[in-house]
Amino acid sequence: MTIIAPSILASDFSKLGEELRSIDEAGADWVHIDIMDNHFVPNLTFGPPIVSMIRASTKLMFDVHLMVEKPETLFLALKAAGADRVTVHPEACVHLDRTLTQIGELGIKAGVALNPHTPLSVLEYVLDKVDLVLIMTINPGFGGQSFMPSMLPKLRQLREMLKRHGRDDVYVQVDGGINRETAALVKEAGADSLVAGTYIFNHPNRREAIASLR
Ligand SMILES: O=C(CO)[C@H](O)[C@H](O)COP(=O)(O)O
Ligand SMILES: [Fe+2]
Repeated sequence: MTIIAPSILASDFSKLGEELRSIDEAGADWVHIDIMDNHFVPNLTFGPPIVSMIRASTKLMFDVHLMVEKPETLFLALKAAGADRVTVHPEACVHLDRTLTQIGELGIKAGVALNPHTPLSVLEYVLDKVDLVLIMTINPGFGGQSFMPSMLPKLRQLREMLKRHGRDDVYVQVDGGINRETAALVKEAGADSLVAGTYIFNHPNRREAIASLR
């Protein structure tokens, strides 16, 4: 079954706890948490203290998308805050293999997120260390952007690559511009974990929104 991970970037930050309970009740599978540092991406969100504060609001898995430089400086604090997976961008990691090893040694899951221009080949020698690959379907930094259809062939190629490596168990996640229409396209191309912010949080019925993506 397709995993639906609402991105709280599109939620009302003045009542984060309530927003988390709302998506939990609406049938979400994971909570997608975007951490941005205003260096790796031109936007700034929040850090581990806020993640820790909202941890009590839901038992759903915390899927943390780190859009920061030097991501390794945050791993310990994120683990303590209750993160279940940390997904890093290779564009921000000088030593991606070392970085993924550090996440694994903390006993949390590790993901790799690829910007639209980043080729799949960066995954070739690290696939054994990840449980998720995130194909960005926008340039990271902001919610509410338009889905890039040019990422559909990349998703298909990723599926072939995972098969070749005997890693069909790795989640193929997409993030950016996902709604009812684009969800159908990415699922057909091989995605099985869908992040959606604007579509879910702006929908008059969040349960219906999540069901329509699934
Ligand atoms: O990583 C992200 C942005 O960099 C977010 O997860 C993304 O913005 C999701 O929002 P939307 O569904 O509104 O496009
Ligand atoms: Fe994200």
